[in-house]
Amino acid sequence: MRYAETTAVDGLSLTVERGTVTAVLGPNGAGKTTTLETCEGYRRPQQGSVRVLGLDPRAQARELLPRIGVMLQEGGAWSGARAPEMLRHIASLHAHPIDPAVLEERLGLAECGRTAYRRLSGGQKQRLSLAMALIGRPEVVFVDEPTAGLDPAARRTVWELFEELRRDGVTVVLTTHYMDEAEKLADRIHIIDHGRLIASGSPLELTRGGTVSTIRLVVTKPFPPEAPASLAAALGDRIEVVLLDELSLLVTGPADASTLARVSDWCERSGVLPESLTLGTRNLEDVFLELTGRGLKESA
Ligand SMILES: Nc1ncnc2c1ncn2[C@@H]1O[C@H](COP(=O)(O)OP(=O)(O)OP(=O)(O)O)[C@@H](O)[C@H]1O
Repeated sequence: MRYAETTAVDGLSLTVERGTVTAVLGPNGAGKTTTLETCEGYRRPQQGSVRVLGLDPRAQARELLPRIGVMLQEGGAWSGARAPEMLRHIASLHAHPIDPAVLEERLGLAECGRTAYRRLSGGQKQRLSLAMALIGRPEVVFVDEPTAGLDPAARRTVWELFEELRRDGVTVVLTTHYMDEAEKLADRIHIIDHGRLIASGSPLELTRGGTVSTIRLVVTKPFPPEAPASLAAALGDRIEVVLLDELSLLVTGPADASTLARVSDWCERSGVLPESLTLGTRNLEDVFLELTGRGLKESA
């Protein structure tokens, strides 16, 4: 998929199994939304093909649309409509919708009953959008950053909803910038960057089950450019040093007391003042940063 000079999706090939939750991760501009929009039938692939439930999302849209639910990154409701009106309208377009009152209750939409869509808070819009995607009892739901901007309680509710959908055999494809969300919800994660697939696996496979020990060094002033190479040289062959962002480094390998002492020595010799030096295991965020080479702060 190209937009003028930009190649947004570039030979991406992936399959999602029915009844699973799949998370598509990637830095800003990686091509996640374009990929989802192609699956939803909003965009026609310029090359390659896409099938959803065995159907072509554009040529067979009439058959496919009643069977999928879509939550866009933004928009999707009339600006003057109130949440209950919007939800009832979408329900009326489906053959066997969920009772709108049930979703209103679950997603806390009753509180915005009298407010026009354009005046809803960001989190209320998100919750309405999700309710609209689910109301038709879809077999597959595509949700683009479903919990962006939600408060912690609303986020938890959305997670519970996705877990219920999976139990009911619904296929969920979501994008997110929250690594804990992907780790908790997804059966399978696909990491994409520059429109290409760079890693796939279950959260356990990608993090190797949390068995890779690490030392995380966080500083208050940006590292000098030579810091990763200099620290790697000080620690020897079996240890890998990755710059996660300008203020944090991840040391992977036998992260024991001796390595910790050598990192600390290196800090002293290099005039680096650690804000924290923590032993742990490699999590999904570390894997993401290592693979994409871009800090989450930049990406989120
Ligand atoms: N309608 C458009 N016209 C021109 N360029 C576009 C358009 N939509 C997306 N792009 C470009 O295509 C690339 C992929 O964008 P896309 O929205 O698919 O990324 P994303 O991974 O969803 O990003 P984000 O995490 O920021 O939502 C980006 O470089 C973006 O600027």
